[in-house]
Amino acid sequence: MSAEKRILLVSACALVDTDGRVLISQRPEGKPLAGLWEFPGGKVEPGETPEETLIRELHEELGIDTKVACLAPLTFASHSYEHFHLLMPLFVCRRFSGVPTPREGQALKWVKPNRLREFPMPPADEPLIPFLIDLL
Ligand SMILES: Nc1nc2c([nH]c(=O)n2[C@H]2C[C@H](O)[C@@H](COP(=O)(O)OP(=O)(O)OP(=O)(O)O)O2)c(=O)[nH]1
Repeated sequence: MSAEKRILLVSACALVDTDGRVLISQRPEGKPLAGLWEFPGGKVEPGETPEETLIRELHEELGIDTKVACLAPLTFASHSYEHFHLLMPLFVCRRFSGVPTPREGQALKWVKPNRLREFPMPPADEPLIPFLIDLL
């Protein structure tokens, strides 16, 4: 029964550049959902707020730094996968220091929101795209 699935809290971020493009990252081989394009982020660890998770993950995955005041909540994904139910707040971040660089072997792309559908994304992400199109 779906009620027995645990909720997995993952925090994700749409980094936006000065041309209104959003950064997506390709999940590496060997991971679940490999090859799909996603928003940078990761699981919220015990004791972390979703904002703290993003600050940590953006540094670890992309080598950039930001702060809580630069993370604006936009919307969230709520999606049932086979073994868990994903709850994923999506923040928007326009202010960060450093140049996003793949630190975990992942491919990165800056994409206009109205072109995001050209890149296969996890099913949880598809309903998020219209929010980015409206915003940007
Ligand atoms: N970061 C991120 N994760 C997403 C998105 N969409 C989506 O369904 N997910 C899922 C994939 C994973 O099941 C989970 C994120 O977990 P993660 O990236 O921290 O962990 P992972 O599966 O790569 O495994 P690990 O690194 O913890 O070992 O959320 C998205 O846009 N960004």
